[in-house]
Amino acid sequence: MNTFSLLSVHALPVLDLLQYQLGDKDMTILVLDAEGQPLHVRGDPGLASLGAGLADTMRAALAGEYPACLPAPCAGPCSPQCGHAMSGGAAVPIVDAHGQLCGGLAILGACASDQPCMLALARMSANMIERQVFLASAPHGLTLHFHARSACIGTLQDGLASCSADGRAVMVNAAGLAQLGLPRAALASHTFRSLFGATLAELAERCRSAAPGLASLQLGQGGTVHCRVQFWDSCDTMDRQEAVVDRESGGGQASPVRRVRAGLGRLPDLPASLAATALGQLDTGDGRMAQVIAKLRKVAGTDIAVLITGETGSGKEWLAQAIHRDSPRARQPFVAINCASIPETLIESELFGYEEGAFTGARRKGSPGKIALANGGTLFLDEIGDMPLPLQARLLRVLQERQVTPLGSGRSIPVDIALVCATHRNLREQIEARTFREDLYYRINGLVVKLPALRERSDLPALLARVLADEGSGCTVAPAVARLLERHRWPGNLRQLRSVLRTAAVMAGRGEEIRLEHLADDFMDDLAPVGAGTEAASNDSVPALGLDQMELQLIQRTLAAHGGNTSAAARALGISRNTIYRKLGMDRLAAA
Ligand SMILES: Nc1ncnc2c1ncn2[C@@H]1O[C@H](COP(=O)(O)OP(=O)(O)OP(=O)(O)O)[C@@H](O)[C@H]1O
Repeated sequence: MNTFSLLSVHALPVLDLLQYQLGDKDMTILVLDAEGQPLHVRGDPGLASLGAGLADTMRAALAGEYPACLPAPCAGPCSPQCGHAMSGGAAVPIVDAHGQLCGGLAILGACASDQPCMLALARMSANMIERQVFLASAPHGLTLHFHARSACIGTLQDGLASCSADGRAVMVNAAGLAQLGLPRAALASHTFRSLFGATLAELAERCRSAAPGLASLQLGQGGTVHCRVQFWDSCDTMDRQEAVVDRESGGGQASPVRRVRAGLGRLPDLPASLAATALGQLDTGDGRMAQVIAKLRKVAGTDIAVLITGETGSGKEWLAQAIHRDSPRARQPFVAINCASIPETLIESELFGYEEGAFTGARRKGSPGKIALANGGTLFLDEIGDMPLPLQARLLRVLQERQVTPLGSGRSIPVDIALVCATHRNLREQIEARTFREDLYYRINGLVVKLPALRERSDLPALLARVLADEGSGCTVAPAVARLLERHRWPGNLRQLRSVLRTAAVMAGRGEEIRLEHLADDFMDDLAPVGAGTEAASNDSVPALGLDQMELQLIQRTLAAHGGNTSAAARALGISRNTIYRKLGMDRLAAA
């Protein structure tokens, strides 16, 4: 899900709270995007047009020119009793997980005497939204809530840090940076360990053996903080499951870190470079991709449902986001649901919503459900092939009738959505096996596009440049490494490519060339069997000396015995990994 959609979705509950706090005060609340376009308006819709003029105020506020007070939308005494002029309100910026302006929140129509209070309310609300956007954008590893005082954990004051499963890419929110005493720019040169003085495995271990709930960490910069740890279990930004690491949840011998999807990450959103003509930006020179994009352009703005197929990590969600961004619905929400990651028991209420008290544990005010949240915009159903059969029938009804009935409600809500679905499964086979409804299939497959796997694409050099540019590392790839990457099978596709490059860029250092030694060990291990096979084949045609052959065979057998893990094989043979690569010709492969 992109930042725009995240902001739109996560602002809603905060808006409810703010409206409740303002009570019967006659004020208007605006949630704006970074250009000042209104995403949500509570109060006088006529004031929504003021949003555009507030974008500069938000930028100025972000540059440190607080307080950001606004000129009044209407002049005159606010009430005969008060006599104060209606002199304004408060507008504050909202930043994304990287500290970039992504929107703003404005309270308009305040009486002059209320202004300080409005500013405080606006700031607190913006802070709540920012935290939700941060958590929803967190990379695929773990998220820490930390503070020097344990009582502050779980409040708006605690610092948030999130990092990739290998602990190398770290994101920290403003409150966290203040506690670490670091400027945002310094983050790029840190790993989880250098910031928090422990590796992820050590942290997991410490959490298991510490008192339930909180662990403590010695900061790399000095000082101690208490922390609570969250792990990602699913890859859907909206459906993460929290697991407080403690004795209970640590569960047996399995390290919680192992539950993190190792090495493969999901970017929080489409980078700014893809924002303008999003579909065009995905066309980086591969013929098959160009055809996909040309087809999608033809259906842009129509009601034709799009079904995207392709291997995991091949960019299905990014493509769905791009379809949305290039559609007339771009300013409306993009709501993504991963049908595979929501427990079957929750998927119905998540999708269709529920009425107050519809079931035990239902939120007091009920929930509109994600289909209704997508109203006016695009609903992206990822892994549609994993949707349980009974729910397929309900979804079909929604798509036919264009209205949704929340659980426990007799009231239907009309919905106007563009539908994009994705799957890595073969839905026709599923229809044969009676695990997918044929009638639903024909509803969702208005246009079917297949994304090529990364190993089939001819534009790897352009993708390398694009990903490194997006990552902002200023790194380049040495020709030998580029050749090696061209030969890899990339089971994790673009997601794996990004993860490999992100780690390698940190290893190489800002602005440096990525060389072989900067690639992660586990990635090199994955490469080894391919290289071994290639070399073995070439050895058939170029007879080697007997001793060399025996050595080669020994290495290959040891590698096979260790499941292709070069580090383990090197340990068993008492030689270095580099020697293995050299003997197997991996170094020549890279230099070829
Ligand atoms: N065109 C692209 N250019 C560069 N990187 C991309 C591109 N498309 C996707 N990626 C990278 O790959 C990651 C995975 O993309 P995405 O989530 O769209 O894949 P997916 O096919 O939906 O995966 P899954 O099937 O596992 O849900 C993204 O977070 C991003 O890092």
